[in-house]
Amino acid sequence: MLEINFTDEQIAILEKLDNTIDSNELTQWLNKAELNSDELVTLLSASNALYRAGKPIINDEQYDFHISMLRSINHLHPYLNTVEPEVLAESKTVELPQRMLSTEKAYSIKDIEKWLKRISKAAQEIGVSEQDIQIRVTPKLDGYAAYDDGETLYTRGDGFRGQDITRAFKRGLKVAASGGRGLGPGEIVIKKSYFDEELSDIFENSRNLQAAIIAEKKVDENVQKAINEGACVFYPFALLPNKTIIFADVISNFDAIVEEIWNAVDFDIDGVIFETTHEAIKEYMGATRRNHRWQIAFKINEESVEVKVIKVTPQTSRTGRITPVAELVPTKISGATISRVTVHHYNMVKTNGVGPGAIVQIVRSGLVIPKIEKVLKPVEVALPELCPSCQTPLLWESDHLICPNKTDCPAQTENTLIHFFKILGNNDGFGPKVIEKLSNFGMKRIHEIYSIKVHQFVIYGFGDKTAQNLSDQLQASREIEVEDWRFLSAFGVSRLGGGNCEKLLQHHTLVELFDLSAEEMIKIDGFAQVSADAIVEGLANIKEEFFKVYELGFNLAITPKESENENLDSPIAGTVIVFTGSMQLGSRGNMEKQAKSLGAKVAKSVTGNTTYLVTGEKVGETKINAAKDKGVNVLSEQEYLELIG
Ligand SMILES: NC(=O)c1ccc[n+]([C@@H]2O[C@H](COP(=O)([O-])OP(=O)(O)OC[C@H]3O[C@@H](n4cnc5c(N)ncnc54)[C@H](O)[C@@H]3O)[C@@H](O)[C@H]2O)c1
Ligand SMILES: [Zn+2]
Repeated sequence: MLEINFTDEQIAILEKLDNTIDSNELTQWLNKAELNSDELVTLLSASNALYRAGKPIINDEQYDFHISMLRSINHLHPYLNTVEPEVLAESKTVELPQRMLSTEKAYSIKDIEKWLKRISKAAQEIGVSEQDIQIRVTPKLDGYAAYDDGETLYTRGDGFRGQDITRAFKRGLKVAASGGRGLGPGEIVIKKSYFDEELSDIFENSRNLQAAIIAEKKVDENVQKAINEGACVFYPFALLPNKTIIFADVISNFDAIVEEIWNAVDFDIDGVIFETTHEAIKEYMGATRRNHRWQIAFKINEESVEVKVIKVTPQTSRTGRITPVAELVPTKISGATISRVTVHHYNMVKTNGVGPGAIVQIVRSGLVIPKIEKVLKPVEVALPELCPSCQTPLLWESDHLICPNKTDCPAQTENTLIHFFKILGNNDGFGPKVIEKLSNFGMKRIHEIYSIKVHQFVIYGFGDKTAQNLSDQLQASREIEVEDWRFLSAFGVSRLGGGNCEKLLQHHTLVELFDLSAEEMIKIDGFAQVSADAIVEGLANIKEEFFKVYELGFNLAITPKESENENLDSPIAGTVIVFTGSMQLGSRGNMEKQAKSLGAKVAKSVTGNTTYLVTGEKVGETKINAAKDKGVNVLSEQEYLELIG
């Protein structure tokens, strides 16, 4: 059984993608032998979104495996004919000067041999002799793909149209272009040695930093420092160290070539690219919608190492669970040095003997967070008795040790505050550092933060400008609309992530929920006794604080009631709608909101349950036909607007 513990951040990303995607369902699917194409596509889209955000749940091999499953069910499936989007496709796109595609993957030398055969066959067909074919080998950078035509810097987008991110080169960020401007395709990357030394304590991996550079005008000060110091650059593929060899030598020297190129740059890489340089062959072989046929990426799977545990440090999380963190003798794996890894829970520490001196096997593949695969040499362990943050005696709750001091444990109150502002998501500034500072001045509750005045922020050591900004942000967080389910989930009650909050709010108002009994809750589809009991208890625990915050007046968008939806006098009530392409008559986000308020369910990918596919501009024929095949009504934006009147 593949266990995935979704973090709050991952759940928030899933919800942004499609709030009908459920993390429990994803875990089940990953463990099911057979999935239908709808399930596969949902799984793939969700994994892709998490991967692009730097928080992958599965490794590349698993992802590619599910791709191959989808291919075996329906090799014409539209998902296989697109390049997985790198950035959320909300903003405007522009045509790319040149197509930027994904790559075909090879996981074994056999796959490479097959690819070489195809090259050789193509060569034969156009009368090129094998001796004249050369193969160029380069490291496959694992950054963020972009294209620089000298004037504009583009994201890869869907491979045909990308986003203009030229501002990354300009005032503000000022990312340097290695080797100068106008060198074509490349990637935004961060030097590995720099990341390990300067950033690895702050960030899990470099992908989310690269994503921030692409998506935001202003980045974290540590990232800006990396840019200023030239550690974070746009690196064109044309300048990559490479090896160009004759066709016949690829297989005979394979391991040596891969090793040399794999270690040729000080950037994260996730493979080695093989491509023919013969222009006539390239032209003849061409490309699918997804990848060039004359190019292939060789990837290596999971790496594992044996490491000695120095000690296991307890850390108190937001919910009071004590997370065991194993501090390790620093060891290199997949190009990164790891010095700590979290263990699932203290029962695992106890039963598997993870303590000082234990030898564990760690695996890591690509950017997936390293994990303990096996305990090779267990030791006797002494379990912590007191909460490391508040010294309250710990209790067992199933597999976990927990700190029962919900109201005053500094670790719990601090993490709860951080969680609140992060999930609310309509404000900036209340990140871990600021919250830590405020906690040190005794702030424990959300409503207390809201009572801080500008001059008090100054007293707490913030500069005049920051103090004003923090105060403005608090104001903004109440003024900018946020869904009521998101607001509730920001309080961080266990089992009340966004998905469950929305389900509950489809039946009851926010205020009513606090008077709901477990019996009433289990009448709602999706709530079993155990979770209902936990939710009722969790709500009772936050009730007082919740209303103090609620009464501050937030701009909440009310979740439509399911019963209203059914009876709702709207032509789309009860239907399932997918919006795709770039919308011309309004932003996609607004259209989705409107559809929801008219009682429709909005989904991200077309399935057998979809009622309407509403298409903006630039939607491929294949996508439309696939939807029609499933019996989905395909509407243009105009037709849709007429439908809803
Ligand atoms: N683990 C996950 O959950 C997950 C999710 C989505 C995708 N993925 C991985 O990503 C792959 C698809 O992603 P993708 O399409 O972004 O990337 P890709 O692996 O197909 O690679 C294509 C990209 O490689 C880049 N590249 C880097 N170095 C290069 C070089 N030397 N020469 C030419 N191109 C070079 C190009 O920018 C190109 O856009 C999947 O097959 C999977 O392995 C994993
Ligand atoms: Zn505690």
